Amino acid sequence: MTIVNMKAMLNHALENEYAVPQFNLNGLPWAKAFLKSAQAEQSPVIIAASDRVVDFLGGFSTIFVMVNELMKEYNITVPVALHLDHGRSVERCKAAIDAGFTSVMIDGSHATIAENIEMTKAVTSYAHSRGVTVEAEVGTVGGNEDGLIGGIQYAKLEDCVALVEETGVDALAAALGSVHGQYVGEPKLGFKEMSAISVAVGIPLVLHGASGIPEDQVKRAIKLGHAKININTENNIAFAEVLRHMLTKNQTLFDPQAYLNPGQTAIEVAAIAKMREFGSSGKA
Ligand SMILES: O=C(O)C[C@@H](O)[C@H](O)C(=O)COP(=O)(O)O
Ligand SMILES: [Zn+2]
Repeated sequence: MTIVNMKAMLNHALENEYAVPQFNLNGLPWAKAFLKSAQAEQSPVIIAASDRVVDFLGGFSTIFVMVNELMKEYNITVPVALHLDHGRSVERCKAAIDAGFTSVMIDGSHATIAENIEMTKAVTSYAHSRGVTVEAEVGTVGGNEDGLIGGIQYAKLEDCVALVEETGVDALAAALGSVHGQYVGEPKLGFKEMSAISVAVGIPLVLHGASGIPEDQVKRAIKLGHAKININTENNIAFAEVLRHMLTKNQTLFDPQAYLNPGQTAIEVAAIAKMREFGSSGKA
C-alpha cells in the first residue's frame, strides 16, 4: 500500500459516523507504533508532523522516507496519509508536498480571515494539482499552538462558510473550545456552533486538542461532523510515563532498546484505544 491522501478516508468516516485518528510524530518509535497499531486494528490512520517538530525530526524528506520505508518493512495494507500539521506558511506546505507528503494543513488561524483565505487558496491550488489534500483552520484552538500561547477564539460560522466556498479545502478545523495539551478543568466544546458549521460547510471537520476530552464529548463531536481527530499529548504522556518509571527504577539502565521498546508499546496501546474510541477500528 502506498501513502494516500485524506480524501477517501475522511469522506467515508463522515458518511459512516466515525473519525480517523491523526497521530503526531515525535521520532521513530512513534512512527513504528502508529503503523503497527493501525495494521493490527485494521484502521485508517493519518500520521502527522507538526511544522514546529519537522526540523527536530530531520526535515520533510527524512520524515517521508521514514514512514514510506516502514510501510514496506511492515507490509502495511491499511490506508495511511502523511500530513503536515499546523503548516506555518504557504512555502512550508509546498515544501512538504514536494517531499512527498500527501496532505497538508495551512494554519492561517492567527491571521485575518481574508489573509487566511488567501493563504489557503494558494496552498489548495498547489496541493490539488498534485493530488494532495488540504486542511485549514478558522478560529484559534487554545493552548500552545505552533509556539503561540493563545486563548480560545471560537470559529465564526460566516468565516467557515466563506473559507470553504472560496478555497475548496478538503477538511476544516473549526476551533470551538478545544485546547492543545493538557486541560485545566473540563473542556467545554461549542456543540451548537459545531452542528451549524458542519451543516453549512458540508465537508469533514477536524478536532484539534483532543487529548483529555471525555469520550462522550468526542463521540458527540463525531456525530456532529468531525471525521478527523488529532491526538499528540496523550501518546507522549504514555511514552514518558514508561521511560520515567524504568529509568527511575533502574539507575544503571542504559540500553536504548530496553526502554524505547516498552515506550513504543505504550504508544501502541494508547493509539489502539483511540482507534476504538473514534470507531475507526476495522474500517480500513
Ligand atoms: O503539538 C502539536 O504541534 C500538534 C497538535 O497541535 C495537534 O495538531 C493536536 O491538535 C493534538 O492536540 P493534543 O492531543 O491536545 O496534543
Ligand atoms: Zn492541533
